Amino acid sequence: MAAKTKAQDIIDNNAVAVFSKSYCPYCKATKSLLSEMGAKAYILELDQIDDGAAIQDALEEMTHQRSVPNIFIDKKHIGGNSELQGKKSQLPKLLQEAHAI
Ligand SMILES: N[C@@H](CCC(=O)N[C@@H](CS)C(=O)NCC(=O)O)C(=O)O
Repeated sequence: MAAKTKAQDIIDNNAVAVFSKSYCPYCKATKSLLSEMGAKAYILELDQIDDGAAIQDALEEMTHQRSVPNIFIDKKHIGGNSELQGKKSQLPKLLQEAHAI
């Protein structure tokens, strides 16, 4: 599957999608926050898959964001870890509406 199609498919079929890298501290903070909130999230570790670089390129094209984590809730682009942490107070509502909790 082409990288862009694969990324879009993951975004479309998961309440929360996080494109991550396993060693990235910002990604760890995002995964911890989502886990603390009890959110069901699809996590793709781009450094652990063959097409990770192609997916990162596709995400950049789609969101104008190259960094990870690249986070989507209810198919909407949230941004990176800073943006997610900045939305902490709105997260329970956002996650409920997305049926992630
Ligand atoms: N402000 C960003 C910082 C994210 C960041 O710097 N991520 C690094 C990895 S730790 C990154 O994407 N580096 C470029 C790359 O891995 O291609 C956030 O809060 O998500």
